[in-house]
Amino acid sequence: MTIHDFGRGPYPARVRIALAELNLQDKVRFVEVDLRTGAHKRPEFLEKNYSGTLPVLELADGTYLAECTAITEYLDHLEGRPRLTGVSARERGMVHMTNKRAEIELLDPISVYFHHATPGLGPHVELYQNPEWGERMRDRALRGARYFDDLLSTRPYVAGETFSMADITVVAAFVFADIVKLTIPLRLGHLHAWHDRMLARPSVQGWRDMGRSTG
Ligand SMILES: N[C@@H](CCC(=O)N[C@@H](CS(=O)(=O)O)C(=O)NCC(=O)O)C(=O)O
Repeated sequence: MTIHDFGRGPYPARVRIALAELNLQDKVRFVEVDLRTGAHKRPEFLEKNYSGTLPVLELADGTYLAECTAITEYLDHLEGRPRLTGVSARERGMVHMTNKRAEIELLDPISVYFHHATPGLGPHVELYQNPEWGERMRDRALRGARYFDDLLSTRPYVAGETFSMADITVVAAFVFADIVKLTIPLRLGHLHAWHDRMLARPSVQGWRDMGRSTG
């Protein structure tokens, strides 16, 4: 399998962490797509992913899978025993609800803030910016952080009793928050305690180095 990604990106981090959690990192090779040049918006890349975003998983049969959640679902079911997306119907429902909420209430708003209220990837990529909208999304992300802090006051992981794809998505939100220098308020003690536990996971410690040739 081939992963087209930007090695330091928050969304690519979601798939890289999932690969490490599933011990699949040796089954993939990485092809770097430099967002800063706008390569992801050129026709030859849009053929891989209509949405022009990273990462994209390319299968041996030529199939292109985009969208971090879809890629994680695929990887999690490769060996027939899912560990990141839930097993029972209830677990799967909880993981997907929490993962989607992590996207729409936290990670995606931070991304919108990056693209609209900061220089983002530069004027050659950010063809339209609305700083007010970006600021509103930053505020939405801060409300989302409070939501997850409250959630984590009653459970060890965001979707329940076990680590899941949804935790990975919230970790990616912290990665993006760091990039845009958005402070997650320290008073959100449950969220920060959870994040400290996530940072202790080898998959979270090592995602940036994945795919780097050791030779
Ligand atoms: N919904 C998509 C979003 C992916 C996404 O936004 N990826 C970023 C990569 S990174 O910023 O996290 O490195 C991107 O392609 N951004 C480029 C752009 O939006 O122009 C997913 O879940 O895969």
